[in-house]
Amino acid sequence: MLAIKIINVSVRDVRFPTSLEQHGSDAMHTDPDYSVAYVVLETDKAELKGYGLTFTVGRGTEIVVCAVKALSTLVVGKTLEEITSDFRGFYRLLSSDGQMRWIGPEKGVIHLATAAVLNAVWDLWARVERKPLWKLLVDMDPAKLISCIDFRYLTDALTEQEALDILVKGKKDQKSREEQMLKEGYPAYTTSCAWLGYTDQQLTQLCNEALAQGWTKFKVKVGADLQDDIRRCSLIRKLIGPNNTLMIDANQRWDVNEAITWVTKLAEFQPLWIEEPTCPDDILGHASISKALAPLGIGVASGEQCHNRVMFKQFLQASALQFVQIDSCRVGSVNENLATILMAAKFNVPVCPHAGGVGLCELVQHLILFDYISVSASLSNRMCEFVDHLHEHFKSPTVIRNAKYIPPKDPGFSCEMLEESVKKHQYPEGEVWRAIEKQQK
Ligand SMILES: C[C@H](O)[C@@H](O)CC(=O)C(=O)O
Ligand SMILES: [Mg+2]
Repeated sequence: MLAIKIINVSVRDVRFPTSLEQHGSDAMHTDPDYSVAYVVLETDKAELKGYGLTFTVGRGTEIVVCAVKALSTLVVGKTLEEITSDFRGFYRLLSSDGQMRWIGPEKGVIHLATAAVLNAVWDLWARVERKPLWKLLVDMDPAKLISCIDFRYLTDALTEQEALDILVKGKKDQKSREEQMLKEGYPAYTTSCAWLGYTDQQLTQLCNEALAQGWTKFKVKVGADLQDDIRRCSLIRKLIGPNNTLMIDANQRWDVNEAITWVTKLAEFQPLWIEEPTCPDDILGHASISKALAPLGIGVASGEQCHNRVMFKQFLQASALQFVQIDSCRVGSVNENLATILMAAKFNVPVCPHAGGVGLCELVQHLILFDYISVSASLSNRMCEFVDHLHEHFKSPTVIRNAKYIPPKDPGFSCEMLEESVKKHQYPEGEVWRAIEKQQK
């Protein structure tokens, strides 16, 4: 079955007009239209396809689509066997192409495109093995998993042998953790109640609904106006009570000292973490913020815009974050996220993935299940983000029960979209966008 050949890569620009209702708004992205570059790998077995995507926002999507087209020449003609027998080599082929790497390397648009393509390859592999991706990873021999990771630039922090040792150790009691996940699910928190553009009335209503559904951990957007933040954090803390968990997210709005002063003023609301307090590239800045906020019991979380494994390495080496927020589409897919998960395990820092957007929850649930079952074996200070938007457009949408992700059962990486949804939301020709254009005229 692995002999199947990829004969075509199609990519489409699919956008959802979420900005109309301020869903997803934060201190830096005030009008996000949640979007994806949606990739389908066609194979020489007509019934077998690989589906992948990367999350983007609005107008940026067409640039990512262009980058996927550029990468597709490296993929067409390859068999799944060729790719998976040397996945590290294939990762390098995509990320280190002699001409295209100049516009990265391993960062920005080209890396988002790499994520979309590799996500589709992993989806195809899991479908061929007739397993959901998390199960493919959990069942995989540790040495094979290691062979998928590019350790270049990492070995001063994590060697292949150390990574292998972590995975071998993770095999102990793996079966019982898998059974626990299938029965109980993986703990989640919600960001859906408190986007920055929501009114206090909306926030109150959504928060009460979430509490009634069993949610106990909530994230609120901050960073644009201190008095607004104090009012909103006070409101949400009153609604959820002293024992539930609150996190705050500034989406890179502040300078380093400003972040420390601002968050100190919000400390009375007892946030567990401040997320993306400053520029996502400023590792030493995050370290200063972490040091200053530690006495207040507030950690720093980051990762949704962390370019690659090398930056995660430095964040960990510099004790610059206390929560690692892997993202299934920002970096080079499962291959690179495996490296980050293993580094986080070595540095003993919890992984709490970024999700939301379009499809990010569907994808990242597989990675966090793998982290718990095969690597960290711990739920302490760990949870996965959940955002309740746009799941209806997926063939195998996330299942949440009692504020927990229930492990997906369908084969693949859960990123196949409904063709009807793709057609309707394709930009600019889909009927949803044509109707908006007509209204605006
Ligand atoms: C623009 C996105 O909605 C962003 O605000 C998401 C985010 O920061 C998060 O979910 O965390
Ligand atoms: Mg965030």
